[in-house]
Amino acid sequence: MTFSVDIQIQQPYAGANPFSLEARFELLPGRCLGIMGASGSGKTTLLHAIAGLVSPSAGRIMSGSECWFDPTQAIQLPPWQRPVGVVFQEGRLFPHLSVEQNLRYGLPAGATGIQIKDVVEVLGMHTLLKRKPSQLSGGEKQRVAIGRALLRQPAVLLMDEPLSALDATLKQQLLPYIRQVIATFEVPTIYVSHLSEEVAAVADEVLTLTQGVLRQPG
Ligand SMILES: Nc1ncnc2c1ncn2[C@@H]1O[C@H](COP(=O)(O)OP(=O)(O)OP(=O)(O)O)[C@@H](O)[C@H]1O
Repeated sequence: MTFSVDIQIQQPYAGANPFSLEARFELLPGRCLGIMGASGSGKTTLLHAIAGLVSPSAGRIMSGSECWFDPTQAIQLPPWQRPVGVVFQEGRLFPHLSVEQNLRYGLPAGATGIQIKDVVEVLGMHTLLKRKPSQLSGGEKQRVAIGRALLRQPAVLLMDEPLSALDATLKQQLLPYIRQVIATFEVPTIYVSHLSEEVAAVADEVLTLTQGVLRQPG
């Protein structure tokens, strides 16, 4: 299913400095779009608009034939109706739950797609399942966070600087897992980072948000 975004966002934060952006791109299953841009250029705002946390002023967001946002048809799905998997800088795991319980938390009842055993396999988490987040390294926490995001059965996976809290060695260890996840589960993925080497290692295509515009050529 193609995931497509063609939106304008104007003044999303009431009372804040003037800020607007426009973004247009299409993303196929199993493909990863890297998004770069200076600090404050709007990368996170764009991800929030896709997740339904920020409201664009115009345009359209489509997941296959399903419309998530189109004000001309009065369509604006709330965040909880958008199947989006999100991975942040810090894993944001529930500290009182084990790894396995954290993973289960993401899994909708009766889900027939991606299963816990699949993400445990691809992300190499067999030995981690009984541990609490406090007993994990930063890289292990991020693997669990990626697994939990996948178990939501997302139509799109949003990764916002997922490696930036890790040191160089851990980054290098995690990158192959991320590539493997995208190849195995074929979820269209948007990967935000300000490091060009990191984006180049993961993404099939890289776009830069410059002066409020992010546009795929053609
Ligand atoms: N909650 C908010 N309230 C007011 N202004 C905000 C809010 N969040 C972001 N902004 C402003 O909107 C603009 C875009 O911010 P955004 O976080 O999307 O940029 P970014 O490219 O992700 O930055 P960074 O790389 O530093 O994370 C910035 O000018 C920022 O100051």
